[in-house]
Amino acid sequence: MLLKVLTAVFAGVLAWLAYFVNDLVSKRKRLAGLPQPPMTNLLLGHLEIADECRRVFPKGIHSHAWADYIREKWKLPETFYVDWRPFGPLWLFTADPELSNEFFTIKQSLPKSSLMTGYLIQFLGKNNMLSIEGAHHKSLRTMFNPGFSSNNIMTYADAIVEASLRFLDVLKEKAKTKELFELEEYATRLTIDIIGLAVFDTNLQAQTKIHPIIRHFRERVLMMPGADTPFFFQDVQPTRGLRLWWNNRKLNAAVNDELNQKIQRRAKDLEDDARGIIKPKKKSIIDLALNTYEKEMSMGENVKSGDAINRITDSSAVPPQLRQDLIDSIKTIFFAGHDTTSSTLAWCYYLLHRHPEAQAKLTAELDDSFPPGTSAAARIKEDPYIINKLEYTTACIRETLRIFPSASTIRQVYPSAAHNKVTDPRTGVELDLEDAHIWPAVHLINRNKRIFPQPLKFVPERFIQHLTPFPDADLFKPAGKNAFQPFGAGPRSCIGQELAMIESRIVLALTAREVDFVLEFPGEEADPQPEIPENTVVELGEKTGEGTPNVVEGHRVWQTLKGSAKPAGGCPGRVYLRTSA
Ligand code: HEM
Repeated sequence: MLLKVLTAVFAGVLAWLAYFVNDLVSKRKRLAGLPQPPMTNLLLGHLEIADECRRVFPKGIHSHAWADYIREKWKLPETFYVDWRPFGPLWLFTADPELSNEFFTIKQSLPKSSLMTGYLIQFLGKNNMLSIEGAHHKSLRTMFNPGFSSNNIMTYADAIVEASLRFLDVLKEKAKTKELFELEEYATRLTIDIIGLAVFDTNLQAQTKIHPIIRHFRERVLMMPGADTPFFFQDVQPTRGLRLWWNNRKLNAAVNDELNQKIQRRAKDLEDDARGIIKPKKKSIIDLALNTYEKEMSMGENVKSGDAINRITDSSAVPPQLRQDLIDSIKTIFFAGHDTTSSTLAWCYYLLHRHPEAQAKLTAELDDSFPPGTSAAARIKEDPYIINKLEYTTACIRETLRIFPSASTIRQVYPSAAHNKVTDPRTGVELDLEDAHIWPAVHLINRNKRIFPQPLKFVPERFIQHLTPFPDADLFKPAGKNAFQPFGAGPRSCIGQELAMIESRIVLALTAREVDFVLEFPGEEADPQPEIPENTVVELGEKTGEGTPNVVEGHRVWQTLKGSAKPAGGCPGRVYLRTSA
């Protein structure tokens, strides 16, 4: 009897295996002739390539860096497949922003990939703006858009100036003590301060203490599956679910607490308004989101025109669905907004030190707008729009975002979709989207030489048409329209991009002339400046077999994925006062 059962089980397993292998091989055959690196074994797919990338790149590097290596090494066109099934996804990478804009993100905006949404829902909750789709996303976006408008963010310029000055004090203190520290950590505290001001109109004092929201968030990041391990089986932890659940309770409670305090302050403001007490125009993102919500409700079916808008003046009056939307949105805004901007700032200081010629031009521009002996802080408070005139400073930030992008989107065609094929207008090849996770990786697009010649070089002028050394680049042609998209593109583009750019400009305007950040990893020589290679194939190919490499694209500090793409090691170093400061 036992033998019969075992034989039946064995036969079942064999039949399943045969079906599985046959299905996998026929799926791979369907992609035959489409652009992809060579596949020596239909069963293994491109796993050999994953193994090569794992060996040649430093451990923990963000896998978006692999895509450009693969494209260069196998001389692939701008859009290509990499098949890691069954241990990973079938990728469709594209370095072509036009194709992406047409079919994936702007003209047609495909749903987010389950690879992203699975992670984000676990991390931020099911109502998070980054992963929800359809009407729910539209209504959240409508609710939050007013708070993120450029005009509204500008009303926060004085508070951003104050936060930046506190950050400058921190850096000056570090310069005094000559301490070796992680720049990203302090830049993150600054950006949290700024988000707290914009979202709640409150000073979270993140630069001097750890707010509970941030403490729980940090614990949560560490509990999440390591996004730097491309295959699920590399990071299995049986108690993770329970720990995440417990942490979520604490995180939600901390967010809820701030939200309730904000609603009480808002109730007082509404009361003052009603009594005609004039206040400054500043409105927090939550104020404006609630205004939009109340307005929409006042236009509901059962409401007669002329009825007064029903205001939420007590936290107990927040409907449960609205509360959940607000909590998950606040978590999303904190998550999406703090370390993306802080990493960008950290890299910008690092790159400016490595490129004294760029630093000199930036200093000249700042001296011009804020002559030495005058107070840049006072001038920005008086006329915040002055920072929009900082052309070179803006170009430095954009060039930093080009070389070290912090985020990008991944899309997917669901099995129910009517169309799962698109023709690549550049090559005429019909691309099969079924099963594919479509990754218009910003990192890859930003290394497309047609648009960004000499892509590994830091050349801020490339973004200024009258100064660019690459006037023939596609960036300035119709083909390059919307080619630079560090904030994504289309209806799912970054809601916080104005805030990110405005705060980065203000922070640099107030600090870049004062301090010089020099990269230094503990126990290593300070200020490593490896040669910038032509590409990673040249750079890493030469190093294969010499132990773990620790330099990528000529940078000792490379990108690792911890929620977003962050500087490995936290961008450690020391800060020095500039001689003129
Ligand atoms: C340098 C800084 C930043 C970069 C590079 C960046 C990048 C991005 C990118 C690429 C996306 C699209 C993601 C996708 O399609 O899956 C995105 C979405 C988003 N970002 Fe940012 N971001 C930055 C700063 C901010 C800030 C400061 C905030 C808010 C305070 C923010 C909030 C969001 C939100 C809520 C979304 C989701 C929008 C939606 O799906 O409707 N980001 N960001």
